[in-house]
Amino acid sequence: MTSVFISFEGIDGAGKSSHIESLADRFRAAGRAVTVTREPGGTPLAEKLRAMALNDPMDALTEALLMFAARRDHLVQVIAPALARGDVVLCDRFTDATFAYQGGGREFDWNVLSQLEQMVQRLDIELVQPDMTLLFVLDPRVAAERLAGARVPDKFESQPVEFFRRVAAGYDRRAHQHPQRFSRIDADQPRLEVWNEVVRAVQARKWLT
Ligand SMILES: Nc1ncnc2c1ncn2[C@@H]1O[C@H](COP(=O)(O)OP(=O)(O)OP(=O)(O)O)[C@@H](O)[C@H]1O
Ligand SMILES: Cc1cn([C@H]2C[C@H](O)[C@@H](COP(=O)(O)O)O2)c(=O)[nH]c1=O
Repeated sequence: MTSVFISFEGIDGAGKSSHIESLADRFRAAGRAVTVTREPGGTPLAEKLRAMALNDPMDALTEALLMFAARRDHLVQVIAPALARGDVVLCDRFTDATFAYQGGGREFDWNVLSQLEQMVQRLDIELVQPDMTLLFVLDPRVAAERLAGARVPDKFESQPVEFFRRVAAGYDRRAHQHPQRFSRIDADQPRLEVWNEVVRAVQARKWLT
């Protein structure tokens, strides 16, 4: 079977996580082997790097380097082997999050991030990228309301709405740079309608009927 690599992106609280397991179940019901994973994280080493990046104060370059170090380990240990097996890989965030959060939110140099992307995601001669990125779009104020009281906020979730406006602008910039890869999901709808949009986006690529 041909592998499929789908990433899920959006500002914190946009509602993407609720749909990843449901999509995994749809693919499994269609007979596909599915690897569900997340970034930063997905391997023991990358989960340790996640704990530092999400909790410890640090400058933007340090943060970006931790994200890319975690990504390299995750790519080599989990994503590349799963794609080689022909799995469907569903990943809760990938490199677009680095451009959005460190590039947009932290206003770190976009060109340096592009250089790191080229270095970290190259395996043999191929640059590994998702086949499709589902971008959950929600106003940062609504996302903050949804998150309020839902869980103890980490370093990113504690940022002000202005930070998330820059993150959203970072995602928009990435989506303009990769229009074929991105599918925008209107996350400001009841959960079932968001889910229906997710399924339609995947069906449009002919990966599900
Ligand atoms: N369509 C929806 N309408 C209202 N509330 C929602 C909707 N989808 C999710 N939520 C709620 O919003 C909160 C955030 O959802 P969720 O954790 O799925 O977001 P997320 O995008 O994965 O966030 P993060 O990236 O920070 O983990 C949760 O409390 C969830 O129950
Ligand atoms: C991959 C990646 C993630 N982040 C941020 C985005 C979120 O605030 C957290 C991850 O938490 P989630 O509940 O699992 O979504 O990390 C980032 O800043 N840069 C990245 O590359």
